[in-house]
Amino acid sequence: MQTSRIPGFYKQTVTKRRELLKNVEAFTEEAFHVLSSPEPLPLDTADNMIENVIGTFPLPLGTGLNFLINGKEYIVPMVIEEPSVVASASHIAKIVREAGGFTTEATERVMIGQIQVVGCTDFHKAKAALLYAEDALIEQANASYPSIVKRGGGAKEIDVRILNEDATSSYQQMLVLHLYINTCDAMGANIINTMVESLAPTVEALTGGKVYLRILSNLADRCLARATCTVPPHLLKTGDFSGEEVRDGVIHAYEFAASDPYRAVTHNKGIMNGIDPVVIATGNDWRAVEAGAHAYAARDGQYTSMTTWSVDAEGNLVGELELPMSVGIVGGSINVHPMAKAALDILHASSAQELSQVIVAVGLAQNLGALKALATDGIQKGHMALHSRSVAIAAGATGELIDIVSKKLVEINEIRVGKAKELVEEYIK
Ligand SMILES: CC(C)(COP(=O)([O-])OP(=O)([O-])OC[C@H]1O[C@@H](n2cnc3c(N)ncnc32)[C@H](O)[C@@H]1OP(=O)([O-])[O-])[C@@H](O)C(=O)NCCC(=O)NCCSC(=O)C[C@@](C)(O)CC(=O)[O-]
Ligand SMILES: NC(=O)C1=CN([C@@H]2O[C@H](COP(=O)(O)OP(=O)(O)OC[C@H]3O[C@@H](n4cnc5c(N)ncnc54)[C@H](OP(=O)(O)O)[C@@H]3O)[C@@H](O)[C@H]2O)C=CC1
Repeated sequence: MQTSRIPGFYKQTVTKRRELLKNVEAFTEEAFHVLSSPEPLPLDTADNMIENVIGTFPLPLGTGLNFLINGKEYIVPMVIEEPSVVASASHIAKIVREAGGFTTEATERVMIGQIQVVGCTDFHKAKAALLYAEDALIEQANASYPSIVKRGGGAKEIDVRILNEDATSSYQQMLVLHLYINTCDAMGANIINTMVESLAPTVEALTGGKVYLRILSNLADRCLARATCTVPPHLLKTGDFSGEEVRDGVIHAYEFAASDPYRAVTHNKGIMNGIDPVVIATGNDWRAVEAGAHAYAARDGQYTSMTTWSVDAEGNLVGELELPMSVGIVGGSINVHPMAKAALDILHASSAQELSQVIVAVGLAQNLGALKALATDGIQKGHMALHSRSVAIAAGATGELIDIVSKKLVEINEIRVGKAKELVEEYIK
C-alpha cells in the first residue's frame, strides 16, 4: 500500500472512496469484488457458520485512515454501528503520524489451556507429579495436534497451581494445570481445547484426582501487544485550547480513570471502540478480546485504565496501551467469511502478531480521540454532529432529506429524534 493518508476521503461517495483505495493499492481485485458484491456474506455460508440462521445482519465497514505504525502505512478496516469512532481514529492517527507514528511490539504468541483437577488426596504430591511429567505431557499434547508443531508452534511449557488451600476458603481445593501453547497465526481456542482434552486421562492417572474443565483461558497474558505514541503539544492544539492545555487535560482525564473504576469503565469502553471494530472486521472473536482486555485492566486487584498517559522531559504527551490480544489471521470464521478475508487484505497484516499490534494502536488512538474531545469542547460537539445523520434516519428522513435534516439539527443544536421528526414533517409538507 502506498499511503493511508487520503485527505478529504470522508467527503467522497462510497464508490469514489473505493476507487481512491484502489488507487493507493489498498486492496486486491478479489477484495474489491467481495466489497462491491450485493451479498458479501452468502446466505448458505452464513447457514453453515452458526445455528438456526434466518438471515444476515450487515453493519457498516469503515476505514481508519492515516495510520503509520512502525513506519508502515495501514488503512484499518473497522466494523461498527457507532458514529464518530472511525472519524476520531483517523483524526488522531493523522496527528500521531506527524509525530512519527505509533510504535508497537508483541510478545511471542503463547496462549493458555487450563485443566481443572479436584479430589486429589494429596494436592502437593499431585502437583509434583505433574511437574515431573512436564516433558511427557508436552509431547502428548503436541501429538494431539501435530500440524501446529510443524508450523513451529505447539505446547511449550506447563505450570501447576493449587487453588483454595486456605482452610477458610469457601470453595473446594483444586489443582489447575496451565499448558502454554504457541498457536502461531491462529487465535487458537480449538487447538488449545483439543490439546487439553487429550491430556485429561494422563492428568487423572498422575494426580489420582478427577479432571473437570479442560478449556483455554481468555486471560491471554502471555500473548500481549503494546502500542506507544509520543505527541508534541503543538500537534494537539484545538480551537481556543493550546496544545499544552489539551495535553494537561488528557493527563487529568487519565488520572481520573486510573483512580476511579466508574470512570475507568467508560474510558476503557472508549478504547474498545477502536479495538472491537478491527477485531470484528477481521473475523475474530471479539468476546474473547473483550473478556481478556477487561480482566487485564484489573490484574493488580483494582479495575483501572487500560492506557497510561504521561508527559516526558520534553513536554510531549506519551501514551501506552498493552493488552492481551488473542486474534488470528487464520482459523475460526476468518477463512469462511468473505468480508473478513477482504478486511485482512485491506489491512495487509501478514501475521497474527502484526494484526494484534495494529489493533492496540487503534485502541490507543481511540482513547486519545475521546480524551482530547472530553478535555476540550466535550464529546457532544464532534460526536453528536456525526450522530445527527442517524437521528435524521431514525426520524424517517430518506435520500437528500437526511443531509438537510441532520445539518439543521446541528445548526439549531437540538440533535434528538423528536425534533428531527418535526423537521421531516415540515420538509415533506
Ligand atoms: C469527530 C472528530 C474527529 C472531529 O474532529 P475535528 O477536529 O473537527 O476534525 P477535522 O475536521 O480537523 O479533521 C481531522 C481529521 O479527522 C478525520 N475526520 C474528521 N471528520 C471526519 C468525518 N466526518 N469522517 C471521517 N473522518 C473524519 C479526518 O481524517 C480528518 O483529516 P482529513 O481527512 O480532513 O485530512 C472529533 O470531534 C473527535 O475525535 N471526537 C471524539 C469522538 C469519539 O470519541 N467518539 C466515540 C463515541 S463516544 C464514546 O462512546 C466513548 C467515550 C467518549 O465515552 C469514551 C470516554 O469517555 O473516554
Ligand atoms: N473461550 C473462547 O475464546 C473460545 C473460542 N472458540 C472459538 O475458536 C475459534 C478459534 O479457534 P482456532 O483454534 O484459532 O481456529 P481453528 O479451529 O480454525 O484452528 C486454526 C486452524 O488454522 C490452520 N492454520 C493454517 N495456517 C496456520 C498458521 N499459520 N498458524 C496456525 N494455524 C494455522 C490450522 O490447521 P492446520 O495446522 O492443520 O493447517 C488450524 O486447524 C474462534 O471461532 C473462537 O470463537 C471456541 C471455544 C472457546
